[in-house]
Amino acid sequence: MVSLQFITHQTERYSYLESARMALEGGCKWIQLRMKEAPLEEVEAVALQLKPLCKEHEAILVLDDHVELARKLEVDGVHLGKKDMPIDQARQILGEAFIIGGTANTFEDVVQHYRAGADYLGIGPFRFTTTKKNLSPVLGLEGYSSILSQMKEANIEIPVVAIGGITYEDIPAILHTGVNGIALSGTILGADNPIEETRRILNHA
Ligand SMILES: Cc1ncc(COP(=O)(O)OP(=O)(O)O)c(N)n1
Ligand SMILES: Cc1ncsc1CCOP(=O)(O)O
Ligand SMILES: [Mg+2]
Repeated sequence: MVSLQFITHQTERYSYLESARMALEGGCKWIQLRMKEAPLEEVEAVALQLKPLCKEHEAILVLDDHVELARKLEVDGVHLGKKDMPIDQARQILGEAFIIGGTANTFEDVVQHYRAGADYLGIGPFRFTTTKKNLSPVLGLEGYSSILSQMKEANIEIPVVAIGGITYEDIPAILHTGVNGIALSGTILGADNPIEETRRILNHA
């Protein structure tokens, strides 16, 4: 089964919570609550509803950006990028029991997050996507192959998920570069039936 992290998103059809609920119903075991433009109280309100749902489905819940809220609500972890709290600082606050993910676009980012004690990396974007503003340079398959081979050479072992504009058809080639999993939003939410699409992705050879 493909290791899949679903990134929540609000669309014309679905709320953040509904988006996560569909991914969970489709069998996804790892949800990232990402509510980019929302005030903290709103993130908290959705997280409070999502936490028991994730528990029911035996799924991991990480929050995008919000370290203090993750601690307060005792979710499983956080995902942090360049503009967020540094990973070593988040580790001080959260301790070892929380999962901390970091965003990387270059091998230098990987080294930095690895040294800071990240548990996994979201490396991307694979290609252009409208789900995130101010995208870093697109990596394509070559970008992943290059970063992963540099990691191997440097003996850096840390799980990697690929992210950004990934479609169902891209999955085999992306996994072939050596990444451990994928993070998706638009390809699931844009499908006619997001629950079925999640199932289809998870059962990808
Ligand atoms: C799995 C994963 N990878 C990368 C990101 C991007 O995080 P960040 O760079 O902090 O950008 P925002 O998501 O906060 O806009 C992610 N969220 N998840
Ligand atoms: C959060 C994030 N970080 C890099 S691309 C991206 C969005 C991923 O969503 P999609 O699968 O819709 O491109
Ligand atoms: Mg962030």
